[in-house]
Amino acid sequence: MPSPLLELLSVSCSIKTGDVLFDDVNIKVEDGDIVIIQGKSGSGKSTLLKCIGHLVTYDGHILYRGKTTQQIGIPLYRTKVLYVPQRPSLLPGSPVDFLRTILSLGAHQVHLKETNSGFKEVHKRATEISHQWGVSDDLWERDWTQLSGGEAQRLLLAVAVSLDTAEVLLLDEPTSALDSESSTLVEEFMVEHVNSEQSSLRALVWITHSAEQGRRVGNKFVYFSGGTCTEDSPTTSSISAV
Ligand SMILES: Nc1ncnc2c1ncn2[C@@H]1O[C@H](COP(=O)(O)OP(=O)(O)OP(=O)(O)O)[C@@H](O)[C@H]1O
Repeated sequence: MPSPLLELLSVSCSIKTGDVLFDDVNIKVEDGDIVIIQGKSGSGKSTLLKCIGHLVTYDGHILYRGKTTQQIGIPLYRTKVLYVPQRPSLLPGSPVDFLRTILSLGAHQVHLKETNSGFKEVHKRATEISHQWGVSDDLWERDWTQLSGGEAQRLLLAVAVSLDTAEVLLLDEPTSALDSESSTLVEEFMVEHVNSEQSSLRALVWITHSAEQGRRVGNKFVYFSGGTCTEDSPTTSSISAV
C-alpha cells in the first residue's frame, strides 16, 4: 500500500516562552484530500501549517510520501509542500517580482528545466488564474503595498498555484479578505484543481473560520482545541461554534 502524501506523527510545538502550543498531533493527508483545520484564534492553526511547511521547528515526525525532510532535502520538500500565508506581509516590489524571485531559486530552476518551461509560461499561467478570480492583469506589476487585501490574497495564491510544483498546498485562511462571490470562485477553482489530472496538486490543508466554507470544500475535518487536535465531523457542535 502506498504511503500517504503527508503523515504527521506525534507533532508538538513550543513557542519562545517554552510553553507548549500543541502536542501529539497526528494527521494523515491522502491523495485527493481537502483537510479543513478549524479552532479558536490563537489555538495554533497557522503555527501547525508552518511546521508542516518546515518553516517552524517542531518535535515529532512529518513524512512526505513516507520520507523525512532530511531524506528528501528541505528545498525540494518546500516545493512539494508549500505554505501560503494569509497575506504577503512585507514582501518587497510587485507580485511579478515575487514570482521571478521564487523561480530563480535552485529547486524551482530544476523543476523548470525538467518541465522545459520558464518564467514566461509560469507568468502566463498565473495571470490566467488570477483573471478567472476577477483580478485585472495590470495588478501583477503594482507594488504589494498598493494592492487591496483581497487583491494581494488572490495574487499570492495564484503565484503558489501557477508554480505547479506543490502536491500539497497549505492554505492559511486563503479567502479571509474576499467577498463571498470572489471566495466562491477561488473555492471552486481549488477543489477542481486538486481533482485535475493536469495539475501537480494532490491535496490541500485549509484553515478557515467559516464552518460553511469547511463543509463546502472539505472531506476531512480537524478541530484544534486545548493544545491538541482531533478529527471531527463537519456537523458536530464544536466546529459549528467556531
Ligand atoms: N513566533 C512566535 N513567538 C511567540 N509566540 C508566537 C509566535 N507565533 C505564534 N505565537 C503565538 O502562538 C499562538 C498561536 O498562534 P497561531 O498564529 O498559530 O494561531 P491561530 O490558531 O492560527 O490563530 P488565528 O485563528 O487568530 O489566525 C498565539 O498565541 C500566538 O501569539
